[in-house]
Amino acid sequence: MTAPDYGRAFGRMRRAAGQPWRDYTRHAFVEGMKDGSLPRNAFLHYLRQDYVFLIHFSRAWALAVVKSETHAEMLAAVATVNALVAEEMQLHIGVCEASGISRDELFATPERPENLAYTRFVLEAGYSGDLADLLAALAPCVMGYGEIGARLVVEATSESYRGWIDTYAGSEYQSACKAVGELMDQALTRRIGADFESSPRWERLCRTFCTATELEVNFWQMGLTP
Ligand SMILES: Cc1ncc(CN)c(N)n1
Repeated sequence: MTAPDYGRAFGRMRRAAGQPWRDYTRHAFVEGMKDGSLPRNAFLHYLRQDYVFLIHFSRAWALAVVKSETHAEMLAAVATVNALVAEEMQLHIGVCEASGISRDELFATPERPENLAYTRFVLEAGYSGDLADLLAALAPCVMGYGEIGARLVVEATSESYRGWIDTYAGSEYQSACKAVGELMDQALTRRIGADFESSPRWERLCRTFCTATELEVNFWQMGLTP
């Protein structure tokens, strides 16, 4: 199955990331959701950590509003903050409530170091850089799950994790991935130039993207060790 098209900058950074991208999108945790072999307690542990992750990740997208230079950039960043807080986190709240974990318990989940390392890396990329640096750190999260969802909705052989798969394969999440891909292309063109892959900044942006990808791999691994 060919991966969805989320724009030029993302496609090039994904290719440059190489094996870590494959390790992320084909991790044992992902394959366990595909065939239903992932233990439920590992999934719930992951989901609780991911709720905490999304709180900090929403803050990083709010920073993208701060780092915007045009109204169009602000609109795209605001839409993503809203999609995270108003839509994606509802999956976590709903699944946890159905499993007897209250909202208060969910919110009070102690943060694992793998989680902390990832979100603070993304925030730091934004604090110390411009919107292009921040988007390079944000993109693996947004588009990686889009790619995983699009594959698993076709390949899953079990119904156990259908709710999770449908959230990321669904049209709302897929549209968000495309919108972020367009934002990346426009933000890089505006700040670096149309030929952004030839600029001296390109290698560093790819390194940021690759580090965020490796932190995604660590996050799945953390999910397997409740
Ligand atoms: C760790 C992680 N990475 C990505 C996503 C998808 N927004 C997420 N919910 N959590």
